[in-house]
Amino acid sequence: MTKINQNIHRFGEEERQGVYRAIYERRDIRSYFTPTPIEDDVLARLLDAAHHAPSVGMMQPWRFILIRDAGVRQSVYELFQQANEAASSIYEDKQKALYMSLKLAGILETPVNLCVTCDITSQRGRGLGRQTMPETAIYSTVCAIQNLWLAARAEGIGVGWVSIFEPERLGSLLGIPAEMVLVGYLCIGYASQFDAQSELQTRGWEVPSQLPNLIHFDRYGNTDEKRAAELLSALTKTNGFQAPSF
Ligand SMILES: Cc1cc2c(cc1C)N(C[C@H](O)[C@H](O)[C@H](O)COP(=O)(O)O)c1[nH]c(=O)[nH]c(=O)c1N2
Repeated sequence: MTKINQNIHRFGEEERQGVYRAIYERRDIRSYFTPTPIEDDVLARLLDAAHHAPSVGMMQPWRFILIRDAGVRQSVYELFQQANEAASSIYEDKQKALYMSLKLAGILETPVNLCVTCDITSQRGRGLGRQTMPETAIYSTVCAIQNLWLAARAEGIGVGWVSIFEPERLGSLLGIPAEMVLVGYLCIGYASQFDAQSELQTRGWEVPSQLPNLIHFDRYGNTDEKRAAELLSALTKTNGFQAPSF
């Protein structure tokens, strides 16, 4: 019997660690943007990384609106402020004060904003994989965003995803046709710092959940913290990179 070398397609050690490093050290950046312009070749790499995402039936439904114009960004910022004011109204007392003190967008500070939309009307892929789950078009677009986010981290560029908008108002401001889905609004710029943990954790807004509690064995509901912890105990050994504790 021929013995298959299971490591034959594995990346070299440094490359492999680079992939995990991008994953673990990616952050949602809000406070650390610098105004340094992003060179066209770097921006091209980020967009092309997004364009290499998996997509249902090879639909590639992502459409990008690249926004650099200061006037457009100012109008977007005003929509954010209005939505953020409304969002804060569900919180009270200390929680409201904390919410109001959070920095939740870098629309004006970043040299590039990118609105990522999904053309759910596209016939590309001829419906493969989408007949019972049409929402997979949107999932594909999110995969593109994640690709861009990780590539940006490798380039030293921060990305902040802003979803505090009334989508219809943002859509009409940016001329997005009604049949398209607005998926994400990204603020993109070189970052002066990438923290070891999420800013929301540092600011006391939320704590990360523990992976062992999120693994179900064979059927939903069948969690087994001990078994999951055992499985994950090899984590640092196998990826060769010191993962954060969640
Ligand atoms: C779909 C979606 C939408 C948003 C976000 C993310 C995603 C995936 N995040 C960023 C979010 O707060 C952040 O990812 C978590 O706090 C975890 O932090 P790190 O990304 O690990 O730094 C985010 N952050 C923010 O400041 N304002 C926002 O409107 C949003 N919206």
